[in-house]
Amino acid sequence: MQFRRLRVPDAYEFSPRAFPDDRGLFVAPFQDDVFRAAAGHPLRLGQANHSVSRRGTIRGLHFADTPPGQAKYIYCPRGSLLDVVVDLRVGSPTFGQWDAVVLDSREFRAMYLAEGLGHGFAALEDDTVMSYFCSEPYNPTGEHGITPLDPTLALPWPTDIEPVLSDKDRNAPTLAEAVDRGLLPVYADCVAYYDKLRSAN
Ligand SMILES: Cc1cn([C@H]2C[C@H](O)[C@@H](COP(=O)(O)OP(=O)(O)O[C@H]3O[C@@H](C)C(=O)[C@@H](O)[C@H]3O)O2)c(=O)[nH]c1=O
Repeated sequence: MQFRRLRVPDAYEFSPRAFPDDRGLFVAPFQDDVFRAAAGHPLRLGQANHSVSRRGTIRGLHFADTPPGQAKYIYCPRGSLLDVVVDLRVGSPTFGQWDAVVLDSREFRAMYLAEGLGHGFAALEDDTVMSYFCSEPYNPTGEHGITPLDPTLALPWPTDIEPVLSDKDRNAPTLAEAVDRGLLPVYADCVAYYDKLRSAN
């Protein structure tokens, strides 16, 4: 399995090999040795998540108070989606920068987003499944969002879909409003937390 650093630091893409045969297919979307080589520490597992989305659904952008934040290791076992990571860490040299990767059930690419990064995705097909491992359990009071349609971010959502959003995501603040409200993670806190995770291993 190969890994690649994304344009947003502390986010990675993983490309496992799939083994098709007469019975179907085998693939290992998460592999500990490659993950450690990328992130510099093991993946911690606080919760495993699975969501099903119809075409056009956009979920996000979500992020959690850091530390401890909620890092995510994501893949798509059915359908296809455009996964987007945004640097929401105040003080980051790449603040506001995003990257996007298509995850699907043909190549089984995976993404890792470290704590403090913003995450969202668009389902490109009906019945698209996102499976993801989270470093921490869900903390509803510590999870926040900004609107994925913020024109300042200009995220690369497909133009041929009718966006389907939750009320929560539709009514979420813009990036500028989130800055004003002091909602966003602080880059120095995130980096200190990554260093702590790396030095513990
Ligand atoms: C995420 C989550 C939701 N829920 C509940 C809350 C709510 O009633 C229902 C749906 O929640 P949401 O609308 O927040 O689900 P969703 O919009 O799918 O939220 C997810 O979006 C993507 C982009 C992420 O990055 C995830 O971390 C997560 O925030 O499920 C949990 O009980 N535990 C969880 O871990």
